[in-house]
Amino acid sequence: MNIDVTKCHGSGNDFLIIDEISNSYNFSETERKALAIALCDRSTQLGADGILFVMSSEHSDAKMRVFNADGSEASMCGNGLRCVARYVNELTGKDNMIIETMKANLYAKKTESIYDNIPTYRVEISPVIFMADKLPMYIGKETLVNEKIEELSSELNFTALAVPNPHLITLVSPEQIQSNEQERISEYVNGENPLFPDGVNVSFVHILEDRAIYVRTYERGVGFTNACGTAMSASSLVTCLLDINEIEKPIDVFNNGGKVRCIVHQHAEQHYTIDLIGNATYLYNASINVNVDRPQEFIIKSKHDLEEQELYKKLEEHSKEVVTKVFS
Ligand SMILES: N[C@@H](CCC[C@H](N)C(=O)O)C(=O)O
Repeated sequence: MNIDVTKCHGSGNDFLIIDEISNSYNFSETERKALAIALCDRSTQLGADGILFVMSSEHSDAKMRVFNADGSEASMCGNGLRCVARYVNELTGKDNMIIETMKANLYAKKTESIYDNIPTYRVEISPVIFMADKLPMYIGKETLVNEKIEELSSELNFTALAVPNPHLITLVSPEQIQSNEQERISEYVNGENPLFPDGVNVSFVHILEDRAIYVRTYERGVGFTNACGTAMSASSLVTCLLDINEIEKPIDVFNNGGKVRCIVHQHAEQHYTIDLIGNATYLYNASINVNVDRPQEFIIKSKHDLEEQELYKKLEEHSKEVVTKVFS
């Protein structure tokens, strides 16, 4: 069969969008998983951190399903939701949208550019859950805010939360980011282990200045990515919980692929949502021929590169300058 894909990224976290609204592909669940593993493989001519399936929704403007590069399905993806918001915005002409995700219907909006004229979208990250059993995380505590997990590290303090995909966040020094601690911990919690049976996204966060942080994330089902939208949102919230930043005030979040802006809202005690604001950049459109029983043998029939990455590179360079200063 022929499948059309659009390659896009949010802060260099890249995805293949497959539009199931305009095309009737009718994939089975096994096929979705196999497609994710085959098309996201970086040794092929495509390669990505995940696939975003854009589907019709009974009650929202569209539905997003996210598959990681290893074929696992995630309940949410922040950078991916911005890419889907752009796709749905251009498909329907609506600037304000509701996108159905696995666990919530989320607000998304086309918004003013975060840098130059880069296409920018604001998406809601919600619900935020602190109950350990919901991640799931089994460490003998109901919640974990800035505390040690001795099995992982005798030095670092962690906060665990789901937004609603699971995150483990720790505030660190530049030296700790440059060490191999993040990789060691991430590989442990994302392998066979008794603490996080479903794995967890692990972020190392460094405070740059007032309302500016740097976040690096090892993503469950992928590995290190340039950026993870839900992780940057969860990290911004953690800095507010720890009185480093304030709710309702924009926080610039630098990452290895660029920069986003997060605004944390508090609606009641323990009830938070986060706005994630950042680019949604298209790289190319391609048409591929795939036998869904052997998707790894896919052939690219046509590929049309788009120009907009040139503009995005300015934001990438600006972010690199800031990050290099801190880590050199
Ligand atoms: N890159 C995403 C998160 C994708 C899912 C994650 N790897 C998981 O399994 O929870 C983002 O931008 O949030």
